[in-house]
Amino acid sequence: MMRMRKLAILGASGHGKVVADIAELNGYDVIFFDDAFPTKEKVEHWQIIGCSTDLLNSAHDYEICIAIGNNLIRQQKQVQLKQAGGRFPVIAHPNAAISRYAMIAEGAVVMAGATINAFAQVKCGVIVNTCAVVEHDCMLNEFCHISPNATLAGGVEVGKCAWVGAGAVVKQLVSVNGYSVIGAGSVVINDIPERATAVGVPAKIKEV
Ligand SMILES: CC(=O)SCCNC(=O)CCNC(=O)[C@H](O)C(C)(C)COP(=O)(O)OP(=O)(O)OC[C@H]1O[C@@H](n2cnc3c(N)ncnc32)[C@H](O)[C@@H]1OP(=O)(O)O
Repeated sequence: MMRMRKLAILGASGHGKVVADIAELNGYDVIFFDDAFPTKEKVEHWQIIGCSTDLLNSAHDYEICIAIGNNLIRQQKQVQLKQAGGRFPVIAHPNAAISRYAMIAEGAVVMAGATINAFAQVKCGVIVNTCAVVEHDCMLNEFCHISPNATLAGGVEVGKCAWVGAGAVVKQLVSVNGYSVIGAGSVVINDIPERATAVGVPAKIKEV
């Protein structure tokens, strides 16, 4: 009998549950780690078997996915666990449409219905959430998050740890720079500087 691969998911959140579902569809046996352990020992029917320190001490034993929505924390945990010997597969829903010419790096997750078109590059730890569209030649830098139903037109660049909100649209060739946030439903037609929050149609920088 073929042995199932074990995926350790760090973060027993809603996002973690979606990752678990997709991992199982890809043939993984799933277990969770969360810092609420031992107070919390289960998420739905899945077992939580330790906290992030426990995972750090057993990083060699599993393939790992960091299911933490906060981009900075996801980055910090992935870097730590990688130094401890962790391996981070790409977790992609079977119903995501990923071009054979797209590049997807370790630790990235791609949810159901997402499209990643030819020559897009998705760097490590990126989340391409449900039904997001990442058009040709986009560049998604490390640990950014493209929320459900967001649309990035051709050649868009999203900076490290940036967050594009649900249903937002980014015009072709525009850059959303590192650590910035695009509000849900916004339409971005000009470059957004680092660490800015932009909301509305068209998106304007907002002090929040
Ligand atoms: C599977 C998943 O669930 S993935 C998660 C998907 N979630 C999202 O996409 C959410 C994205 N987040 C947002 O859109 C948030 O509203 C943010 C980050 C832009 C701002 O959040 P906060 O910092 O809490 O700001 P807050 O709610 O206080 O609003 C500040 C101002 O911005 C406005 N604003 C906030 N979000 C938006 C938006 N998306 N579009 C237009 N205006 C907005 C508010 O009306 C308010 O305006 P005012 O100062 O004139 O009253």
